[in-house]
Amino acid sequence: MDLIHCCVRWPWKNFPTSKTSLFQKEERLRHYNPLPLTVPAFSNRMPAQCVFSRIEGKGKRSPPPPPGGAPAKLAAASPVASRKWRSSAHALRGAPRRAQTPGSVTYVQSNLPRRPVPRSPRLRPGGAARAPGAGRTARSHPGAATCPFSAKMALASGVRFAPRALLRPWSSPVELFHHDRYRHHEPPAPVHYEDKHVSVVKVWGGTEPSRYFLITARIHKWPSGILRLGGINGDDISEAPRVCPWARRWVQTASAGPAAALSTGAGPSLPLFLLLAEWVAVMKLRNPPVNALSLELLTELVISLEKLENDKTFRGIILTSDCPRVFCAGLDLTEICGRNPAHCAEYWKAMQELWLRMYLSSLVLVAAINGACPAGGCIIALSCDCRVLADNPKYRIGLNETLLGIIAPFWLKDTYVNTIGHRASEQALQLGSLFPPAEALQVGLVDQVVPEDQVQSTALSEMARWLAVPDHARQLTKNMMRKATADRLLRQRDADTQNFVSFVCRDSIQKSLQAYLEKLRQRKG
Ligand SMILES: CCCCCCCC/C=C\CC(=O)SCCNC(=O)CCNC(=O)[C@H](O)C(C)(C)COP(=O)(O)OP(=O)(O)OC[C@H]1O[C@@H](n2cnc3c(N)ncnc32)[C@H](O)[C@@H]1OP(=O)(O)O
Repeated sequence: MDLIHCCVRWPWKNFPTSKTSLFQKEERLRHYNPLPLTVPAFSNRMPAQCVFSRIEGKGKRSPPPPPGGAPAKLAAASPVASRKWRSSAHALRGAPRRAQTPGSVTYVQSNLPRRPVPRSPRLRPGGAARAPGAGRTARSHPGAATCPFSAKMALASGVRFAPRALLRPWSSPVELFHHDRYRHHEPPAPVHYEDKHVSVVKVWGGTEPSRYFLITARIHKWPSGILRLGGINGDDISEAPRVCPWARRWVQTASAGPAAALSTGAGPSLPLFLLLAEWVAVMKLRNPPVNALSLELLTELVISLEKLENDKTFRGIILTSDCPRVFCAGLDLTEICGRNPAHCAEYWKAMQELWLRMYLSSLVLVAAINGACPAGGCIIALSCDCRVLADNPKYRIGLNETLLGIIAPFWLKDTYVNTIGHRASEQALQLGSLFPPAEALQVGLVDQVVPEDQVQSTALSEMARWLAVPDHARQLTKNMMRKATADRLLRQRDADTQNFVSFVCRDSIQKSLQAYLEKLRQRKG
């Protein structure tokens, strides 16, 4: 990299200094982006430099100097410049590349030599002009091929969030404030993958306004009119609820025509809003005949969740079943019947892992329960944030462990109690109750009961409702509500595994599990 001339400089006033406020700033930008009001059109003024700073963890804003320190000449000429050189050079080449810890943020700002600003975009017939880089044409943005700050570089340097990393004043009159989820202005590539038992069959953009993500652009020189505002499909976004009020006003003004926009007096510094889609994965379980949680399925689920969680283009997952009439039959009894202790331990650890991942997931998880949902299946559903159950009396839900002669471990019990309360859990757990839809709704096990053909669409609407809440507030609240329960398992994970293994490997338990499986098989016949 030849980004030698670097300095740590934040042109934003009051740039946040603490890790928390950085995080908040990132989240604000993500949801409402109130920043443009305070951000000057700085790229017209800043020198040709690349500003690069790494901020990792609390109290570590100034990283230690790299070996060798700043050049003596620079140090003598200007202690301030020397200090800046040290920290930025360290960031660029001296700093060991550490794994990003939660909350650690790396900011990169590119402000490379400007190229001539092209003329204003052409007015389209009918008066509406389209900003370069806006909407559908984002991929073919004129700067896309020449942008010196590539997504690859961003990734290589561990960038997580890069406001202004993709400014292209040299090629466009529009500056984009960009979240790294939209690296290079490209809409996120739709994910559509199939593993053996888990398929992410659909990546939902939908038509719900909540899918939109607001990014802002600032127009350097007010062109003859940039009026075409839209999502990646060119949809009208002026009614999107997540557009903050002042942005909506602007959109409305701009939509009324250039004259109206200019008459507001805000002309040259008006922001342009681009809304890109947010994505929801519909994840289907497919382990016929009954989606029993085999070790393989558990492993695939954990991997898929991790994939989606790491892909910042996703904000939610709808979990549903690909098997008719069954959402999930719970533990695969063949994984714990007649197996050795080592296998049972491995299996139980996978079960713990899945529960922990789901229960603490930062994504919104909605269970679209389109079939029977006993025992472990119920736990999967309860680990989601919201449950929509199909209205079919055969689709019962609950923890029926006692009927098999086994006992729900404490974390399953806690999940139950957290959902339906202590007394209801006490009763239902002892009796091994499986609730039909109406009762499940009444007791609070599910949030909605709807006709079978409306389960998916209702799940989507629920998702939209959950996604309308700013992620950081929702995530922190979720964490606050669930952490204690999860921590309890995390503290006792090994003991819990040992307990499970010694319990299920008992002869008496093995016999009753065998008998239960036999009963299931005979029932079929
Ligand atoms: C310290 C103490 C630690 C103790 C730890 C305990 C941990 C507890 C945590 C979770 C517990 C569980 O999850 S145990 C599993 C409980 N599950 C059930 O009770 C569900 C049983 N299945 C059913 O009720 C029905 O199969 C169904 C309602 C889900 C679907 O009915 P349907 O009529 O559509 O299908 P069939 O019954 O004909 O079944 C088809 C086929 O699948 C086999 N099957 C069913 N369930 C399971 C299962 N859980 N594991 C393995 N196999 C299962 C069934 O035997 C049939 O097999 P065949 O085709 O071979 O006959």
